[in-house]
Amino acid sequence: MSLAEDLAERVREGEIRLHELEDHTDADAAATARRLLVADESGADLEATGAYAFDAAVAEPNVENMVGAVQIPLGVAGPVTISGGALSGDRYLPLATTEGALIASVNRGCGVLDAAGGANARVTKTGMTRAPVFKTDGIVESEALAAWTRDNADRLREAAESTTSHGEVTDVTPYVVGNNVYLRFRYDTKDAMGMNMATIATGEACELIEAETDASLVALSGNLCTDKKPAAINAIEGRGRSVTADVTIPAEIVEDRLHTTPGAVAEINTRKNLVGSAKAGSLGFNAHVANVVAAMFLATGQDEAQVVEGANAITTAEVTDGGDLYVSVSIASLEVGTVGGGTKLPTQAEGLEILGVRGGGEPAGSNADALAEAITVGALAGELSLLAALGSRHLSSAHADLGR
Ligand SMILES: CC(C)(COP(=O)([O-])OP(=O)([O-])OC[C@H]1O[C@@H](n2cnc3c(N)ncnc32)[C@H](O)[C@@H]1OP(=O)([O-])[O-])[C@@H](O)C(=O)NCCC(=O)NCCSC(=O)C[C@@](C)(O)CC(=O)[O-]
Ligand SMILES: NC(=O)C1=CN([C@@H]2O[C@H](COP(=O)(O)OP(=O)(O)OC[C@H]3O[C@@H](n4cnc5c(N)ncnc54)[C@H](OP(=O)(O)O)[C@@H]3O)[C@@H](O)[C@H]2O)C=CC1
Repeated sequence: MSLAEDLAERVREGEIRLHELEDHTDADAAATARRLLVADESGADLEATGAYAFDAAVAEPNVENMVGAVQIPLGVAGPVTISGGALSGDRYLPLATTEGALIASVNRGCGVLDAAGGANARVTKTGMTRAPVFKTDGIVESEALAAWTRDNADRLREAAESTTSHGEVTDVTPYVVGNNVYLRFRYDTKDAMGMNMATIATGEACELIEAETDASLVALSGNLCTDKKPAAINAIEGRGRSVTADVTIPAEIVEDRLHTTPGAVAEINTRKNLVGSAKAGSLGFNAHVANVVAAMFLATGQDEAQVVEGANAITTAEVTDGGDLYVSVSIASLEVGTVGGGTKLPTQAEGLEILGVRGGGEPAGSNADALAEAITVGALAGELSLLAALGSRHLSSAHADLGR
């Protein structure tokens, strides 16, 4: 009997708990034992799941009860020329996806951006948020807590920043609803996406509030943050990075390479992305920004649940006075990091290396800004290509040819 079989047997007999296997062997053998158990009980063949290309120990901070890894095909679009505030030059964009035709589309968009001289990109606002909820005795105490927060901003900042050498509190805004007070802390988290950093720092500030006021903390996250849920506050106020990419494309390039006209792209954008989205009550006034955000998040080790916020994007398109096509994509809440979370995993770190943004930037925060700009330029390429495919009526044929 192999070590893994022996461990699997001990789990079956109740001697060891499934999540304690790493206490008895190394991380790879523990994953093997778990695979044996799951394969046995489900009848699934987990050979492919077990054929992963890194030491399981590397993933210990990222996953519990590990049995293996899911492999998602990785492709590249580009290279595309980016003139950003933090990222300048030609870059291949790494995209992990199972949607055929997506990378072809982004690739076509990148080619068009390049033919137009490249895309501009800028981060216009930065700040990861955490909003604990406090319970008070009523509006008199709620107002007093809001006032205390404003009067003690420096002490709150000092408490929060005592937990991190990188994070900086940039704002604490109180929101009052009856006997509930939500304090929306905003942090500059530099190159980290910052959710752990902001949560730990806010926890420290909450201890000060409870020690000094009558309010009691109900939950460290009161959903006004808002993390991993669709929310207007993120679309309006921003969360993570607010980023815009834009380009002006000469009319002949639109006609030659996208088989449509600037006027048709602008009209589709208005009727589909603006009016259609408004009628649907959507927060996303775009065509498929989530496609590029999700594929680049997977490729670079971002928290995939935050694609929800990454879809808070508005695409604009208009015909210029000279008859050319101006297109922009503004993502309000793109939550990205180049340190921490899944960014250290080997293939994800390579994804960051393709963009030249692995690890901490110099100055701190510049690598995460650069990643945000690259993703937004990818989204711009994708919007352009899909809007054009709708204009030339190529969407269904493209997916019939490439996506099945
Ligand atoms: C498929 C194309 C690009 C063909 O477009 P085309 O212009 O007919 O193709 P082409 O053969 O002339 O090639 C043009 C360029 O496309 C790229 N390209 C072309 N083929 C490939 C390939 N195999 N691999 C990589 N790149 C490819 C490549 O850049 C190429 O330039 P080249 O390098 O040859 O000079 C076009 O029809 C297209 O972009 N269609 C739109 C597809 C799309 O955007 N799908 C996105 C997903 S749809 C979805 O998920 C969301 C949705 C639709 O439900 C949201 C909504 O409601 O709107
Ligand atoms: N806790 C929660 O509620 C939630 C957690 N998550 C998870 O949180 C993780 C991401 O949290 P995050 O805080 O980004 O990452 P980590 O928890 O991995 O922490 C990253 C740390 O890296 C250090 N660091 C080193 N160099 C830099 C640099 N250049 N810029 C910024 N920080 C640097 C900082 O340490 P120091 O602070 O000491 O300076 C920072 O706190 C993901 O795994 C995500 O899935 C997601 C949603 C909610």
